Amino acid sequence: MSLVPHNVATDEPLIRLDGVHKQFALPDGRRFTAVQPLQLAIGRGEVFGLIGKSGAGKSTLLRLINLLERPDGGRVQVNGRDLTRLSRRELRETRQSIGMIFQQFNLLQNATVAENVAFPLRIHGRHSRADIEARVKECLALVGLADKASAYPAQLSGGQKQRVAIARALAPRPDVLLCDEPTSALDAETTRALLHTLREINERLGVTIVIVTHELPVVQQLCRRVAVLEQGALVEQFDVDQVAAQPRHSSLGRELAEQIAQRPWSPPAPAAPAASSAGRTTPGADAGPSSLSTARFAHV
Ligand SMILES: Nc1ncnc2c1ncn2[C@@H]1O[C@H](COP(=O)(O)OP(=O)(O)OP(=O)(O)O)[C@@H](O)[C@H]1O
Repeated sequence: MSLVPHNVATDEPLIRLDGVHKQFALPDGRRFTAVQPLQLAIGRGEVFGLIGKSGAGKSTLLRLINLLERPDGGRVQVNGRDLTRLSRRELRETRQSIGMIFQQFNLLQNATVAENVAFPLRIHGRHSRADIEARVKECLALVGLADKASAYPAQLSGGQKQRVAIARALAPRPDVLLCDEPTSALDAETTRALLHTLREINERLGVTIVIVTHELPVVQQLCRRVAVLEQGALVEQFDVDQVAAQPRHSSLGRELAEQIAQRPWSPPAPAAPAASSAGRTTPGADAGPSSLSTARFAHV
């Protein structure tokens, strides 16, 4: 499903935040600024990373994009529509085009894998049973879990659970996938395989990815562009392959440039033959340099 209105030029950013800001109330009655007024534009088909120290406001900023957090002011535009002006029904409709995955997967524990993936289609209520079945199958195949449709989340590994979450997020055919530290709970090998899958989803389906991360491999393997947040402010943005091209004014930007210089990453070898049912679910995903780890930024 695409919600691109006909009057929106395709070179318009898919996501545009204008003067968006957010405070939270503290228990003592004071207010805490989690996100300071900022501008952000993310193009169609981009893989965009949000990085910053703990508490910098990354998750809050991500959640402002689909209005899981409502901004105190400013505009949140996705596909040319200002989400802050939509009715509840319109917002529900528009959210079909914005998928989201979380660090802790957030699966329905008492539902099978297939039921989890079908869930966003069922609650939307506009899909026939046959359509739902076909989409569940398609999405599970996409993440390499075609043979796990009848399993329950408790029977899956962490990486497989996150794949189910990805399949569920993709079921409504979103234009954007918001990812809140999707690999933080996973080991290095599983992280690498999952990043490979996310990259394929971006390249094959053209889904725009916005990802909050603390991990260098996520930035190196996946992101084309990153924004650095400090105390709720967006302090700089750059293309990852240009990180060392000019002096960085954030400590994280400098650290990223150093780390990338020390650990250059090259893409994995071409896809190996098909996956087994045991959880190595993405063809070729385990190929690649053994030096890759889930290294975190030192100052985060
Ligand atoms: N619902 C809330 N109520 C009060 N304060 C909040 C709320 N949500 C977030 N905060 C505060 O806002 C700040 C930014 O939080 P956020 O989770 O966006 O940071 P983050 O950069 O994602 O951090 P981390 O990397 O540790 O997850 C933090 O100081 C956090 O404690």
